[in-house]
Amino acid sequence: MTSVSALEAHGLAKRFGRRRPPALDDCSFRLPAGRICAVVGPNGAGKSTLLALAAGLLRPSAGALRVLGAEPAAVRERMAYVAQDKPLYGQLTVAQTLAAGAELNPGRWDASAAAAVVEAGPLDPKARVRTLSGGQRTRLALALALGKRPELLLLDEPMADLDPLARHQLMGTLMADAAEHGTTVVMSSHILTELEGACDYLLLVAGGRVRLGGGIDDLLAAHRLLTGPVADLAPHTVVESRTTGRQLTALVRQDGPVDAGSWSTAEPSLEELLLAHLRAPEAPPLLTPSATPSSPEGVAA
Ligand SMILES: Nc1ncnc2c1ncn2[C@@H]1O[C@H](COP(=O)(O)OP(=O)(O)OP(=O)(O)O)[C@@H](O)[C@H]1O
Repeated sequence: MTSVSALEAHGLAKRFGRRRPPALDDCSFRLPAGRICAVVGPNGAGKSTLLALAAGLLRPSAGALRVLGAEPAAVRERMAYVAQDKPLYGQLTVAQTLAAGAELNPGRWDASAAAAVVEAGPLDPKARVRTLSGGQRTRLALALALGKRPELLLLDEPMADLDPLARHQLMGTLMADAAEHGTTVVMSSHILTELEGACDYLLLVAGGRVRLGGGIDDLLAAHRLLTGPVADLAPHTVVESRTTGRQLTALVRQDGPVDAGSWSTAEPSLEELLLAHLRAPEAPPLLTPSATPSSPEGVAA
């Protein structure tokens, strides 16, 4: 495996108190640099915890998470993190907030990238942050993040409070910017349509574990939707199966040929893949080769 890792986790765990179940438990995965990665999973799955660990705002309870080949705290300047609550200074104006971004990131600040996000709102440069709506604050937080010209952009449910048009426009800006600069983006979201088309990599987190990890095309290609008569599905790995009368519909990881005479097979859509895994959290996990971390001793940058 030669490509550089943006994230590499080995046995990563995070507990918030001894009596509570771990928010993350024994997570091992890899995210190659330059990918646009969706982090999906049910409420309370551990997505925000994972992003905060990557941002260096939390420390692991066990295991390790390398970010851009280093400890998260050592690479803070090279990444930007937009948290769910978008902390900003309410008494500053939009223009003062951007000026502060420039001052805090000497030598890195990309004023035109930040200005493009703000102007597309448009946000009034003289408006105080405390007077902005939730969606306008999101826009300003994203402008600060892009202005930092990060190698890694961590976004925790970035689009949740944006109207559909603003969401579409900002996603377009983000993706174009990431493609131009080769930025790795890690974005948690519950809005599957927001991810489809924008993301090329996926981490599905459920119950504090990584259930699926890999390039979206590779993950889709590793699964088949089978429809046919009720039958034993061995040797395929069954993620989820449902019977209606004598008809069986199943999402499987194909192992060997499928009897094309009695079964119709199709590649699942991203939504079908995700929904089946969310409905069947006990399905065996799958990491594609690119999402499989190297041995802890051989962690490359
Ligand atoms: N600061 C904290 N103190 C105590 N427990 C926490 C804290 N932060 C998160 N947790 C717990 O860790 C678990 C994972 O939470 P997390 O916020 O990472 O989930 P999530 O996948 O981001 O959820 P959502 O989709 O609802 O945003 C939850 O059970 C949550 O209650």
